[in-house]
Amino acid sequence: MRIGTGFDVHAFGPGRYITLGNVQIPHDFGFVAHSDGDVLIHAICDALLGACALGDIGQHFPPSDDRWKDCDSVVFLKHCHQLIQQQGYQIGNIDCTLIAEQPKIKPHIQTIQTRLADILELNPNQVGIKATTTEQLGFTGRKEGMAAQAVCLLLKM
Ligand SMILES: Nc1ccn([C@@H]2O[C@H](COP(=O)(O)O)[C@@H](O)[C@H]2O)c(=O)n1
Ligand SMILES: C[C@@]1(CO)OP(=O)(O)OP(=O)(O)OC[C@H]1O
Repeated sequence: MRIGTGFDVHAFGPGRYITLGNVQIPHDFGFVAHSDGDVLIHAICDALLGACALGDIGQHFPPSDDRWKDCDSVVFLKHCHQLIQQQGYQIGNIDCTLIAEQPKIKPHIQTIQTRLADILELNPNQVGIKATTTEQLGFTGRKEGMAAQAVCLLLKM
């Protein structure tokens, strides 16, 4: 059994939607990022990699590499999933927290849960997605960006 944690932040910038867990959510801003900026998937990738001591997403997909420019973060997630399977592990469960004042995540949680479960070939009840504000404190409170935390438990296959 292995446990991993991941954390990521992206700033808001010009745009009309953000992508979270491969779901496009309408917003007054987009994410500033090299890839599609899917902060939730990036945190999950780091949790999976961390659980197997395989480094972090930036080591596997360097922002200096043009191949990952505007890349769909599902590419990163599938690769990280394959790596942990090659180490002999499967996902027991994932639990995530999105930290932002805006946009409201609750209406999209079920869609995100189902999408991530499909991508990772899990039951939706193995993918916890939660959201919280920081009570208007800090960069998330000032609506400058969003943070995501993820924890995963891996089980030996
Ligand atoms: N961006 C967000 C932040 C929070 N929520 C939901 O609002 C509820 C209350 O949040 P607190 O900051 O008071 O913990 C909570 O149930 C969150 O799910 C949201 O939808 N989007
Ligand atoms: C995902 C990568 C891909 O180049 O870039 P960004 O989209 O900027 O996201 P970040 O969370 O900074 O992770 C680093 C990179 O691996």
